[in-house]
Amino acid sequence: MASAVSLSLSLRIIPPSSRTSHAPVISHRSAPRVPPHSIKSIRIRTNLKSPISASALKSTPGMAGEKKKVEVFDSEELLAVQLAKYTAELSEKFAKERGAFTAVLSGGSLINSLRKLCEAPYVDSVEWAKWHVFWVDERVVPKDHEDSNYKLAYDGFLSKVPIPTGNVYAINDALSAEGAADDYETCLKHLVTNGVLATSKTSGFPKFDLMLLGMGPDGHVASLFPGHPLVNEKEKWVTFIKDSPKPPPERITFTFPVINSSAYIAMVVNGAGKSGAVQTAFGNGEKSDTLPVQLVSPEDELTWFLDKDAASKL
Ligand SMILES: O=C(O)[C@H](O)[C@@H](O)[C@H](O)[C@H](O)COP(=O)(O)O
Repeated sequence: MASAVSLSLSLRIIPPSSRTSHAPVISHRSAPRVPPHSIKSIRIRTNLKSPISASALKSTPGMAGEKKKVEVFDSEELLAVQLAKYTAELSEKFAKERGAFTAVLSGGSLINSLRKLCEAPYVDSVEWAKWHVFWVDERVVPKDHEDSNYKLAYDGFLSKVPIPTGNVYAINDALSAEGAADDYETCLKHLVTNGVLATSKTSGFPKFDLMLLGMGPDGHVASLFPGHPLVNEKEKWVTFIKDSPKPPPERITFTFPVINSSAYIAMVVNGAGKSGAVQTAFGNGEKSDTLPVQLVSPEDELTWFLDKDAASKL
């Protein structure tokens, strides 16, 4: 993996005690002062001539503060390599610690970026039998429909690794949007009762081990869109939308209390079309209303995986 890394830059020295298994020691160049509620570390895995400057990262309103890391890659290929390593290491950690690994997928380009997990060494070394797979959002369409996030994930990832079928929690596509959201929430409650799914001691909401999220060019995550009232949902675990600005219009989605009760979140963003939202997310854009992505704040750690185009405005 790291063979392609030509530069590692840390904005802040991470004390050994706070390093996690998936945060290898990184070399440190000048350590500019950064505000306490800013990014923990940034690694640039790239040949970029102009690495991200400290000033670009000064303010991160509403984000995960000390628990936030940013990795910038010269190519989507390098990003995919590191994302597989990161995911496999968390899978190992949680399989060892709690005998299960609860992984949440989004739709979109994320699935393609998971492709390295289907290759050596991970296809053989990961304890796939311990995986339980969920969707942060799903379109209310049949599971064999082109718009189905289940179909996308099945074709690009799940059909290529030996996760037990019973551990893959797709929506009930025979129900209405409202019914499917209720049904999915009930399913999660059963999994909390039988211990597959942990509970956050802080929030009381389910605590997924890892959420692998994409972001839209408008800064949406899951099916939580800018300016939509669902962004403010505080009680429900899973809700529904019938007027999604991104087609198709009917979807179910996890709410922010559930998203932010997760242990780890990987925010995986590629392409210049998202550079504006990334810039805003890092507090460097024009003043505007808070984007949904700015509200993402998991309990343990948020890691951004950006390709250089997505990071181009930082
Ligand atoms: O069902 C969906 O539409 C997704 O879950 C959605 O939240 C997606 O992750 C982002 O829109 C990013 O999608 P892209 O990576 O394809 O732009």
